[in-house]
Amino acid sequence: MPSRTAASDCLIVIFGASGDLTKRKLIPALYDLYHAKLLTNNFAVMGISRTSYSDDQFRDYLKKHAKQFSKHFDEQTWKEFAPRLHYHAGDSTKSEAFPEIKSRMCELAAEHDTGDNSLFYLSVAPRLYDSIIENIGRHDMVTEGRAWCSINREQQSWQRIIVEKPFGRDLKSAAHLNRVLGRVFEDDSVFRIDHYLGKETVQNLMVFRFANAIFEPIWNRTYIDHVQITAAETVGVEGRGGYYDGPDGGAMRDMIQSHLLNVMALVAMEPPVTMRADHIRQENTKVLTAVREIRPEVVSKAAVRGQYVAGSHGGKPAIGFLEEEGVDAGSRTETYAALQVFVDNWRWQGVPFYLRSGKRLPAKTTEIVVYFKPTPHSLFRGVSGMNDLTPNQIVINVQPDEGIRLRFEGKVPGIGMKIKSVVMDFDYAEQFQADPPEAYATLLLDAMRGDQTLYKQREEIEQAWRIVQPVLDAWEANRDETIPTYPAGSWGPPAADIMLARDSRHWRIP
Ligand SMILES: NC(=O)C1=CN([C@@H]2O[C@H](COP(=O)(O)OP(=O)(O)OC[C@H]3O[C@@H](n4cnc5c(N)ncnc54)[C@H](OP(=O)(O)O)[C@@H]3O)[C@@H](O)[C@H]2O)C=CC1
Ligand SMILES: O=C1O[C@H](COP(=O)(O)O)[C@@H](O)[C@H](O)[C@H]1O
Repeated sequence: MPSRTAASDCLIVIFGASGDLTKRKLIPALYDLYHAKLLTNNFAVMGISRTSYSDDQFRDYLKKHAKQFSKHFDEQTWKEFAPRLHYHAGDSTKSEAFPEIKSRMCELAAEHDTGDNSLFYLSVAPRLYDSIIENIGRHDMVTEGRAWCSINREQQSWQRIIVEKPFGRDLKSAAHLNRVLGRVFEDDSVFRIDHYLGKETVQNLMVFRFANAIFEPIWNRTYIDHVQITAAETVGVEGRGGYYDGPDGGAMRDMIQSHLLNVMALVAMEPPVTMRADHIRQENTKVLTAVREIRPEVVSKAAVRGQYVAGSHGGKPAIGFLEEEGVDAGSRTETYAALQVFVDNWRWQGVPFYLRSGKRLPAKTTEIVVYFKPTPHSLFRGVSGMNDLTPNQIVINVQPDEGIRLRFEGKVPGIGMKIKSVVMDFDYAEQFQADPPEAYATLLLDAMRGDQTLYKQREEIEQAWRIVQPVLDAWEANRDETIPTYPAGSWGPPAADIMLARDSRHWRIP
């Protein structure tokens, strides 16, 4: 697990600098790192996109958003931070643009004394990835050790790349992207981001499991009945209708293939040999590789999709997905997906993992719920006033209200025997008197430090696609079928409840 030491000197080159991710996440995260004194003095950002901005216009535009998206914004710190932000207008899919990009990078490297270390960030639509990566390679910008801006320093230089999700749109395109990256970058310079892995409580999962002696002995098929992982959002597609309704969108690709399977891997992994990135990533890959193939004949039982129709949100009417801007009037894109998977290994044989994610659900919450098996024998059955005992649960709240809650049975005070479920509560904010850092700040710092622990390995990504591919294929083959719907503000389509009811289980209402 990375300790949060300062970043190395470097120039961060963001392709897609005028876009949504840059203004809402990347720059506020870099500002937060600067504010926390976790960046060196020798760092700078060069933003690239086609929109025309001067450096000053770019800084003013980003400042507005940093005020909104950073919890630590203050004028004085921004004043010191802003001169490190630069902008270059150009079309990075065109090879002709690169000699200028390269010479501007060298000027900035000299001005801010960053050496030849460069961190490229692909914050553009995935269809642009190939040409940008090829241009970086073609223009000899990855030298791994050799100085390419002729800045003579004692230390070896590095060039790394962060690739945003979605990482491909299926198994074939993910493998293709891995090959394109492999032609230009060594694998230890490729940082495939999944911002869920930068969330504090997701990282705390490993500490919870492997820094405590009491949980690991019961973390297996003997004691655990099933696991539920939910990422519920109240928002709809928020101006991203074009992307979400396009070839890379839909809840199965957008959330389950990436975030939820990665979180599941951390819940199910074996203890790694050490906390080194390669050891942790090996164990994650093993879990995903052990996930049972979802054969075409079981897709209808193991997977559920749905699309929101008009309903309500926060007491106000909310439009349906088909009325959202950028969404095709006859779209079959799923805004909700649920999946049942089994991990075929000794620890987890027969234990279902249920994953679900949806937009326009009643609450914004991400949680992992571990349901334990009932006691082998109930001493209390038949005692007057007693219902069945509720099996124990561990609820890991990833966001918001980060924390861990253990639910167990307790005696209600008073004469006679009455039993009720009670909760033992670890609340992150209360315990540590601190807000967890933003995931992008953690992940950007790790990339600058060269720590890949919280980034995905190529095999993990390809395995995650292998798992969902039969479902995507079946849904694609049945494109003409009407997609089940759910009203905005409800917990998804009835089929999702039926999926669990078939196994005599039900979703936890967060
Ligand atoms: N926004 C989010 O919350 C999240 C986004 N992502 C991923 O991050 C990436 C970026 O997303 P987002 O910021 O939302 O997308 P946007 O559409 O908001 O931004 C895309 C950026 O790409 C630039 N661009 C487009 N064509 C070119 C070109 N030929 N040369 C140079 N720049 C170009 C655009 O600027 P211009 O038109 O000025 O050239 C713009 O800056 C995507 O892969 C997305 O899937 C992942 C998770 C969350
Ligand atoms: O990657 C994505 O994640 C967000 C949800 O992220 P969170 O940190 O707010 O839980 C989701 O809205 C978006 O569609 C998806 O692309």
